[in-house]
Amino acid sequence: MSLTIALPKGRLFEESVELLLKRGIISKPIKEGRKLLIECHPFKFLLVKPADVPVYVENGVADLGIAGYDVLLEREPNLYTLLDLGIGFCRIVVAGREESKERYFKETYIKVATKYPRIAQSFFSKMGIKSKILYLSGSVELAPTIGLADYILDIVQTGRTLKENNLVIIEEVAQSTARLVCNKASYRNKHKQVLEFFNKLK
Ligand SMILES: Nc1ncnc2c1ncn2[C@@H]1O[C@H](COP(=O)(O)OP(=O)(O)OP(=O)(O)O)[C@@H](O)[C@H]1O
Ligand SMILES: O=P(O)(O)OC[C@H]1O[C@H](OP(=O)(O)OP(=O)(O)O)[C@H](O)[C@@H]1O
Repeated sequence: MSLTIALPKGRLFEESVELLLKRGIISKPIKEGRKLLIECHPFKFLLVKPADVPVYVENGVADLGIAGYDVLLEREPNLYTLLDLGIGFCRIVVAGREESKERYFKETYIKVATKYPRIAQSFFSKMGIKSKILYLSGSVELAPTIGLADYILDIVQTGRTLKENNLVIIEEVAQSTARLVCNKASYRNKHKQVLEFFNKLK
């Protein structure tokens, strides 16, 4: 029985392929192009949007997948997380303009722009802060500058995007790395293959 694996296109793709090569799971590189289903015996790789990896795995069209912890926190999919792969490190933070930094800790109601509405909702409700969450699918750092929101909740890696938009980190929400995730039925039905894959990657 072969395994189908959902790989995130974009930022995590190269690091994921490098890891698979380094651990001897594949013997030649997979290229990110327009071909979205790549057969590489005994594996089939699906090249998908990073945020969609859990959808493929949860629904069983992929047995395994590589997904950022940020995506797993946001989607809370019904699957197993088998391994922290230690790649794709970034931080999920609340950021804002320097002059809002002090005010933030006294706020009782804030407007927050984010690509992660569920993480934001749950974070601010735990902090006891009432929030209006504005969902954006990108360029989130623009929001405080133009007055769409007071703060943002987003990912920071190098800090360059924040800096170039005159924003500073106010608070860290979580740290994120990529994880190996597994469909629950595949974990039972293809246990031997899944375990073999897991042992090579670990
Ligand atoms: N600087 C970073 N910005 C965003 N994600 C990062 C960064 N560094 C690591 N990551 C990780 O890489 C994953 C994929 O990021 P990527 O930017 O490729 O996808 P995306 O934000 O869904 O982009 P798009 O919507 O353009 O496909 C994230 O979910 C996160 O886990
Ligand atoms: O700290 P940095 O290294 O600057 O990286 C952080 C930026 O990268 C991501 O955006 P992405 O490049 O995915 O673009 P987007 O705004 O279209 O989501 C993230 O949402 C930040 O905007």
